[in-house]
Amino acid sequence: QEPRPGPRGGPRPVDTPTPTATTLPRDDGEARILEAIEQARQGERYANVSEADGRLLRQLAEAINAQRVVELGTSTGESGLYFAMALRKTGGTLHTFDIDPDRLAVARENFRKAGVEDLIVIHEGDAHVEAPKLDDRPIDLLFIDAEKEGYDAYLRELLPLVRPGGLILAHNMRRPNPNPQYLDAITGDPALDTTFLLMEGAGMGMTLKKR
Ligand SMILES: C[S@@+](CC[C@H](N)C(=O)[O-])C[C@H]1O[C@@H](n2cnc3c(N)ncnc32)[C@H](O)[C@@H]1O
Repeated sequence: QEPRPGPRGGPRPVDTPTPTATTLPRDDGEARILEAIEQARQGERYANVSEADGRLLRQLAEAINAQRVVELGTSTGESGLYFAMALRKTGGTLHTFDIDPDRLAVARENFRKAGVEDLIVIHEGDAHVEAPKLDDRPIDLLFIDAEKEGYDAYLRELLPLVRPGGLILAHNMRRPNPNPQYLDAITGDPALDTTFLLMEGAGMGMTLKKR
């Protein structure tokens, strides 16, 4: 069969494979965190972010020089380890929330192994109750990755604390099914601007709180 002609009748461009990249450690501290992530990934997984999602979290947190990152859904701490790679450079802190004490015990151990426990404050309990108790210092980056039904409520509860120019990242915008009220909230508000990233995987919503 003849190949179909490309645009303007010329030859069709050949699809090239999607390039891939990985994080190369720049110093011993980063190597130690990457090693802890690698070890955690060998064990049982608890709905943790993929490597690509985790690298995006680190890149965005470091790029905006985040001082305060708030994470809803610590699980065993893999996403927290990616944030830690950024925060050891920005001088910031991660406040991470989870309701499950067993997962938090594993997260604590992972943070200790990575040598980043001083960068992370763990809050145990229902994040709808605990996160609004944070003092009113501005949040540079809010990462929503707890129960999917709660996403829109988390946004209502914490958006006032996100600084203008700050980011709200939301995991699982493709699978499992995203919360429709959350999607409406981040795409229907003129004060926000949203892009969906890494949608070939679980999918990440990146929302800017406009200045
Ligand atoms: C998808 S996992 C988080 C994965 C983690 N961010 C990572 O990538 O390593 C979701 C977590 O949300 C927690 N969770 C569910 N409902 C919660 C609630 N109401 N408050 C706090 N945590 C909750 C669960 O215990 C679970 O560990």
